[in-house]
Amino acid sequence: MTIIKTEIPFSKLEMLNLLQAAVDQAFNAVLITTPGENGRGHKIIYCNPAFCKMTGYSSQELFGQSPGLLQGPLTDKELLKKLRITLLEDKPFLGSALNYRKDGTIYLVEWNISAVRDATGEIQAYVSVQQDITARAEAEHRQALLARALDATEDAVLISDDKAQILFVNQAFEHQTGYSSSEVLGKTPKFLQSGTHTPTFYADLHLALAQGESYQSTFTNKHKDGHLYYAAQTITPIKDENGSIAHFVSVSKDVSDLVMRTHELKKQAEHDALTGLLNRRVGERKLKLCCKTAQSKKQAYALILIDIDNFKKINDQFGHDEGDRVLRQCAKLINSSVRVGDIVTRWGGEEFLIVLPGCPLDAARDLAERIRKVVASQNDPIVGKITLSLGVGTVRLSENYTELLKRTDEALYQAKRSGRNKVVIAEPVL
Ligand SMILES: Nc1nc2c(ncn2[C@@H]2O[C@H](COP(=O)(O)OP(=O)(O)OP(=O)(O)O)[C@@H](O)[C@H]2O)c(=O)[nH]1
Repeated sequence: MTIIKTEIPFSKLEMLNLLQAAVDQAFNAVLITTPGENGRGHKIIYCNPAFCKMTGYSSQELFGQSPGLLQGPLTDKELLKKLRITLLEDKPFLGSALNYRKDGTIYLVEWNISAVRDATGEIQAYVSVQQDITARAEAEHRQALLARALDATEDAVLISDDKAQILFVNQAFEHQTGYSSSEVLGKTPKFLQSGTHTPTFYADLHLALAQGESYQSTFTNKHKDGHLYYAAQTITPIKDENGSIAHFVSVSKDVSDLVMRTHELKKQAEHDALTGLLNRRVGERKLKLCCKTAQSKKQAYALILIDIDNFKKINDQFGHDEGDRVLRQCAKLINSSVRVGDIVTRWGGEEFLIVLPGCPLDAARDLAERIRKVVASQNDPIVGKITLSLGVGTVRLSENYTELLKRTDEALYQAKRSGRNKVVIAEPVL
């Protein structure tokens, strides 16, 4: 059974000694002064070693002196007045002020001053527990400055812990994403995901960060109002003193305008302005690529070369604008007849090329026939019946795409020569 001792195990003298030792060894600086008169004339009667360490004075130098010894031009006079009034009002005082060490250097000190009374209630002394808070104040000032600087920057800044839980976002982040700081703190940035990135994108991101490297990419993010935007983003892991990743900092810039413009320019550079189909330059590139892939995988591919019949007559009879409309109409019908993965190009004036990766001859011929029929079946309200001539070619073993193109063009020529509105297969097929 445990016996709890309720008696104080020390005599009064022992207790006094213990208190003296406690104050002498206290971490905080302790100063005791005489009560003074009308809040003035206090004299130092005790200071502990922590106080001497803080001020640079020895206790002998301080005994009998006024605490004003530690004050100087930068000490807030108003605060000293407030201190005197507070003590005269019989209240404890808590405040901080700039004080001067023996060597003249300045420090910021926090005071906790209260009266010590005897049994009759008369003030015997004042005890001041003090702490040098210079470093803390500087750190707080630095932190506040950094927060202001981060808020002043135009880039969105997000700081998270190692679990990606958000600890800080700046004003630019709020502006960019539409979310306020209070809505996102403690969450992970998942709410920004647009669902447009592949799992590989995230795998690369996580791998780079886990290896302690920065990851830089253009993210497609989702704004709070639901619209998608592009953010050029750099995520950097921040390590602690032990070398472990403790935080992530993400800095991003909304580059939607730039990305849209680039997309638009790319589209313009790759597509024919009249029909919206790929232009010949891109068509050739894709044909080359298809040929290369087919050769390496030993796969078939086919070409259909299409030419509108008697197009010059349409232009001559109905005007160039009507000719343009017919071109657009044919392009639309051709484009809507092909499968996903087939490549339709405006190959020339009134000529179109379809590249059919992995397509055998029968299927290519059937498609050409379908296209011929669908165009021929239209009776245009202005120009009447429009027909197409089509050449179909399928690649021979180890044949280059230029040779196949030449044979397909000859087939098209045959279709024209044999009366138009026809599909002709390129010969010979081995
Ligand atoms: N409206 C319009 N006409 C174009 C465009 N590009 C080429 N052409 C015209 O298309 C016509 C093609 O004429 P030809 O090569 O003689 O061929 P065709 O009249 O279709 O005769 P066949 O091919 O033998 O059936 C030319 O008059 C070109 O000026 C275009 O973008 N818009």
